[in-house]
Amino acid sequence: MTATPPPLISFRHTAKHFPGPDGGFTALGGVDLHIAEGEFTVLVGPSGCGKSTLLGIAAGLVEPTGGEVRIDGRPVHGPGPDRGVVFQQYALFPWLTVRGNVEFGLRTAKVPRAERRRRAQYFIDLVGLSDTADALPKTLSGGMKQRCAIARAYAADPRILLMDEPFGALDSLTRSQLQARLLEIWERERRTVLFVTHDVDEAVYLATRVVVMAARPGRVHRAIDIDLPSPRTPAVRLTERFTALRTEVWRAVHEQEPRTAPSMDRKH
Ligand SMILES: Nc1ncnc2c1ncn2[C@@H]1O[C@H](COP(=O)(O)OP(=O)(O)OP(=O)(O)O)[C@@H](O)[C@H]1O
Repeated sequence: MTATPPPLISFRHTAKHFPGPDGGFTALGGVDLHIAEGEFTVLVGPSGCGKSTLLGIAAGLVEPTGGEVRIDGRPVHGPGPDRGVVFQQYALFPWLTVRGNVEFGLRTAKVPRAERRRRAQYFIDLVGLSDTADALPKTLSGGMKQRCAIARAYAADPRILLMDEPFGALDSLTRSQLQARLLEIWERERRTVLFVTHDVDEAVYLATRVVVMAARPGRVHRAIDIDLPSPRTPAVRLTERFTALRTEVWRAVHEQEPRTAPSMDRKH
């Protein structure tokens, strides 16, 4: 009998209360979530349910006020090279070229020049930016900037990629192209990914497991395994299984809405 490997990321009763007038606001009421190495976990849920806060806690950018998160058994108390982060508006260094941006983490980690070049080039090629490796960010489209941000995160060789709506600001065609590219990279590299999105279709297409969160306070509502074939191609979206899973996730997101919800966008 083989023993189940311990989870790489473990949220245990993870809570976050933001102090403020009128008692403040409890963004996360106690999240229990365990993520195995190599999984692609996508968090979805109504606006304000704490997806970004949970990701920020895993990144070590937000300190929980209750419970904890452990990476490989060790409690997280700050950012670390084991975790790469990609945000919706990723601030590339404007004075560095694509190559300079992708090499940045390797330079900080004092990786020797030849190895740095080789690793950066590998990920620049993988995200399809070979022709613009010497361009500055201001000359790139939004999709190209995000590809650069993804290459930069991967090149630093983290065990975990934390992505907060990385394609949220892109048009739908660019978005679906980048989803396919990200899946290809994930299939090759098998890094553990924790990804936040509002988009149910994107969640089902990318994930090995979709975690649906509920709000007020933020918590895990349901976890749904995505048993689509691997490797996935964009055509999987046309299958009955994809449609069934998308319906299941959509229902899980919407069944928890209060009937009198004033607006999906309201934060408090
Ligand atoms: N620094 C802060 N101070 C006070 N409240 C905060 C702070 N950061 C987040 N919140 C509140 O915590 C709740 C969760 O926010 P969070 O951004 O994690 O939600 P989300 O699910 O990612 O939302 P969205 O889908 O709209 O991006 C929200 O109600 C938000 O207003």
